[in-house]
Amino acid sequence: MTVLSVNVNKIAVLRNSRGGAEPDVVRAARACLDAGAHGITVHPRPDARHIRADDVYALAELTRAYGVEFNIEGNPFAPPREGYPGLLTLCERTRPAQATLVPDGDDQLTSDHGFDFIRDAEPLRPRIAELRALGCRVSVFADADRAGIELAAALGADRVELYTGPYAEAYADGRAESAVAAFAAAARRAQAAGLGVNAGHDLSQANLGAFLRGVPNVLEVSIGHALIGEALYEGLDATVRGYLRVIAEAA
Ligand SMILES: CC(=O)[C@@H](O)[C@H](O)COP(=O)(O)O
Ligand SMILES: NCC(=O)COP(=O)(O)O
Repeated sequence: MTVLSVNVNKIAVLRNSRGGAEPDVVRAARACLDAGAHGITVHPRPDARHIRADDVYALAELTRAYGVEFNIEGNPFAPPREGYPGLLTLCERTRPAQATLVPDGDDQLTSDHGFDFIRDAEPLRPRIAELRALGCRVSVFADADRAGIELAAALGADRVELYTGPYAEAYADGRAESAVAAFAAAARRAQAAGLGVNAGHDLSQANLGAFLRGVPNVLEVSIGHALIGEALYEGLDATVRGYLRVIAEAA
């Protein structure tokens, strides 16, 4: 069954908009875990616009106490700066179960593409090895429509995370069927190379079921933006349970 990791970035966005400590990221994460979420994801950005290093440390403790997966996402090439020690240092300090490498830049509003495993191979290889030596499973963000997804295996990655932004757009435009077919083909190519397959970005209660029914053996979905938005209406507990129902019904 697919694992649900809740991305709590958006709770930090709300908190940071006024300074102070509310809403409390750790309390929100605890509510998600109490509702049955299997893990917590964060994607701290170098500009600290939402999740900050101290949130990462606190959530590492929480997930350890619950015995669930902690997934830290980020660009392994972004240099440290004031308030952001860098992805590898965060992973060294907190030893998350999974590190997800994403090629995001400072100028990006959000993640909007995966790695080019042909161009990025040589710089990625040592970063992946370092993270694996820390005991992290390593997943790398990947576009379904780009050639070479299977090369991530030769770089030492354990998994790919399929960037599902284009799927979410296709679903909204009534083109879900052809989009799912393309993602399913990419997943099969990755799996044939020995990679596990995760998925994330703009997944929602509306579009998740069709994705999971069409794409084989998705091990994990990380969901934040839509989930936190839906929770404004329904509450975190009911919303997380809603996602878990969608996942169970698609299995
Ligand atoms: C890799 C990915 O798709 C998510 O981490 C997404 O980028 C969320 O990050 P933001 O909350 O900063 O948009
Ligand atoms: N890896 C994807 C993620 O963590 C959440 O993305 P989104 O649901 O906030 O778009």
